[in-house]
Amino acid sequence: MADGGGEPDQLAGERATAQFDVDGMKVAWAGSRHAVEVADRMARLVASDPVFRKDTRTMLSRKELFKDTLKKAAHAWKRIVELRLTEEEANLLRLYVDQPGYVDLHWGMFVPAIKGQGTEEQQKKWLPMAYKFQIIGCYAQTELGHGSNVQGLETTATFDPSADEFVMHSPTLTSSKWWPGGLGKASTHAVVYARLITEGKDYGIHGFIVQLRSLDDHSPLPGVTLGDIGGKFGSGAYNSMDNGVLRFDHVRIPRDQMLMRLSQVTREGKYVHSDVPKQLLYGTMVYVRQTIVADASKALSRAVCIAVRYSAIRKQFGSQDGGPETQVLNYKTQQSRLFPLLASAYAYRFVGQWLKWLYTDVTQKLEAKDYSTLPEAHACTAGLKSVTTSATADAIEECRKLCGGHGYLNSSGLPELFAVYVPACTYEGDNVQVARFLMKTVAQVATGKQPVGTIAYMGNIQHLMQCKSAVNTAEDWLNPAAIKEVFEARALRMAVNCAQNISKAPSQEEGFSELSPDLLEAAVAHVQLIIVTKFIEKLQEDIPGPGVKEQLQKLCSIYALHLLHKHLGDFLSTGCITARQGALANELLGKLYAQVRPNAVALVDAFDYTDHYLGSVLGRYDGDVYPALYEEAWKDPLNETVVPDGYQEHLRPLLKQQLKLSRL
Ligand SMILES: CCCCCCCCCCCCCCCCCCCCCC(=O)SCCNC(=O)CCNC(=O)[C@H](O)C(C)(C)COP(=O)(O)OP(=O)(O)OC[C@H]1O[C@@H](n2cnc3c(N)ncnc32)[C@H](O)[C@@H]1OP(=O)(O)O
Ligand SMILES: Cc1cc2nc3c(=O)[nH]c(=O)nc-3n(C[C@H](O)[C@H](O)[C@H](O)COP(=O)(O)OP(=O)(O)OC[C@H]3O[C@@H](n4cnc5c(N)ncnc54)[C@H](O)[C@@H]3O)c2cc1C
Repeated sequence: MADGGGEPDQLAGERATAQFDVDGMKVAWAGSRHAVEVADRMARLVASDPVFRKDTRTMLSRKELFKDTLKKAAHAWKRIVELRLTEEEANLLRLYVDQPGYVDLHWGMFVPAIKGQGTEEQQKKWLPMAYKFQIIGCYAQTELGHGSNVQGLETTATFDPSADEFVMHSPTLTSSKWWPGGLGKASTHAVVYARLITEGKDYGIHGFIVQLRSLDDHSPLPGVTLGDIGGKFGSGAYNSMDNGVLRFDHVRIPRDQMLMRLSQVTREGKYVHSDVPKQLLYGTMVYVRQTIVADASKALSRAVCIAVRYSAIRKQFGSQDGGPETQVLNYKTQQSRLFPLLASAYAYRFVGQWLKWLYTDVTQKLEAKDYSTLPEAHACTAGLKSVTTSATADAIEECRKLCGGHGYLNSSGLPELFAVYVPACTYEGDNVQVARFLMKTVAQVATGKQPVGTIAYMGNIQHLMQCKSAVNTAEDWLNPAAIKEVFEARALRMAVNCAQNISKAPSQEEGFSELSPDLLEAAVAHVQLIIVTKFIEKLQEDIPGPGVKEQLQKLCSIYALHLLHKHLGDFLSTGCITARQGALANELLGKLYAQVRPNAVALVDAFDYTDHYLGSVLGRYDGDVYPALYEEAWKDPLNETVVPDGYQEHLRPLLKQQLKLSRL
């Protein structure tokens, strides 16, 4: 999809060497032909609308940026209503607008919290208003003093039976809500997480719908203190979001604004817990974590698209006899740093698609009161969220380095992409909850219970604890079964080692605490196995289009083998492979990079990104990088005047003084 102007396509030669059908790859990437068509339509709609321009975003002040975000959000909503867009289309429109704002928390957390934790009656009351934007909501959980430790939150909701109301209060400075997106300036309402106190007893954290601002003039309601928490990392970037602070001074809300699907407080103040597991309180986080995994592939593929296209354009050094200079993409080092990231973008895309399926499946089961798959869904979403976000943040920075000096310019798009992406590593938790789940599974396997789903491989414990890889030549690593076996063996052996060491500790809790770094590594091994497995399973599907499956097979091998190379210590120390087999994997990687090289530009074209969405002069579809870089520089506010502001006050006196000194 090109919208880069009428320049000759400098990447045409690269595109001509592709050995596969790019349209077929677009379908594999998007998930279906329909998904390609909708994404294409929404991307063009956004790119052609002047309100959605973002090329000067990094030069705006915080206030201007925030106002611009309000404008874009209101305009997006207007277009959604006018064009009667479906939910799928609206989500894509939001993606391509590419500017974080209050709408993300409204749709991504406020609405899902009410859906997941509200009773039918509460949903009927609040959701229609939220769907029409008659109210704007956010998700107010984290406080100044506690983020990861949700049970440590201090805000209180004390039931007053005489008035049939809860009293919301912030008893300490550290109980101030701190970070919620959309809270600072935009939201009229919030789902607030607070300690429920009734009949003098603290029942722990529960969700409450609280109105914060007047629906007439947007001023904070009595007893409510509200504000923005201040500027954040990077120019532009996440500063479009009004992450906020909130304090309550004995603010009263009706009893029926406690979200009561999980537990209720009766008119008399009795606390009643229903048969729904209490962990459903964390359900909104499970939902949003699966969207964050899907977003990882989007951010990573953008960075990779920029770096691949620019590496094909950029030339440095030439042959000794004065022949043409070398495209930096032809350097083996560039390939060995870039192609694993290209492969990771595809890997995260497919695991994200699978995770969406898993989430939908769990949701359907929950509706039928089947809670059996909830722990696995929690472990998968938390684990995949943690692993994919940190790898993606590292990868964006790597892509910036791969673009040399020009990658450091805002106009490359990479600094802002990094700054806007990097909080994804922090929000929604950076801990890998999957470790506890793994330890439980190991214990269950020891009692003969057969695990299912993503941990089914642990049931094959007899084989996996003692197997030796049969790989004998580099090409043997092309066999998915060979790869799967060593990833399974590594993950299982690391988990079993942890379990054995924990059992030697004085108590399980002490063991967990002492071994937490090892547990984290075991969790990462398990999550990487899931990503590798889902990529392999994707390749077992019917994938139409000449050459498409073959390219994906190469990318799958690259993804798995680069992980093997990177974590060779794990594979060797657990005895899953020999040093020679590790060397063979590396040998094959080099061959695979050479095979991917002629397809690299076409593989990033398959992401189907407009120049508007990429927002990068280096990643332009037409490859016409240098005129664009040159032109972009002149747009900087510093270039509005030839002689800079400040010359008269600060430069001229200095220069004149130097002149006087030199005459002495
Ligand atoms: C323009 C118009 C357009 C309209 C169009 C539409 C446009 C639409 C656009 C919208 C697109 C959307 C975009 C979104 C953007 C995202 C932005 C994100 C912003 C970020 C939001 C946030 O940042 S929001 C705060 C997140 N804050 C955390 O993330 C805390 C982490 N902290 C933990 O997560 C703790 O760690 C934790 C587990 C609580 C400890 O819980 P705890 O104290 O109870 O402790 P334990 O660990 O003991 O857990 C006890 C047992 O519960 C088990 N369990 C734990 N959690 C479980 C769970 N979830 N499900 C099941 N089971 C669970 C566990 O496995 C144990 O199980 P067992 O007992 O069997 O072992
Ligand atoms: C941009 C952004 C947007 C956000 N949006 C929202 C929002 O809309 N709503 C909302 O409620 N919150 C929001 N948050 C808050 C976010 O969810 C928290 O920042 C996050 O959960 C981490 O909590 P924390 O900041 O308290 O870090 P801490 O928990 O203090 O973590 C600090 C360090 O300690 C480590 N650590 C903590 N506990 C443990 C442990 N048990 N074992 C080992 N290490 C540990 C962490 O890994 C980390 O390295 C947002 C945050 C950001 C940055």
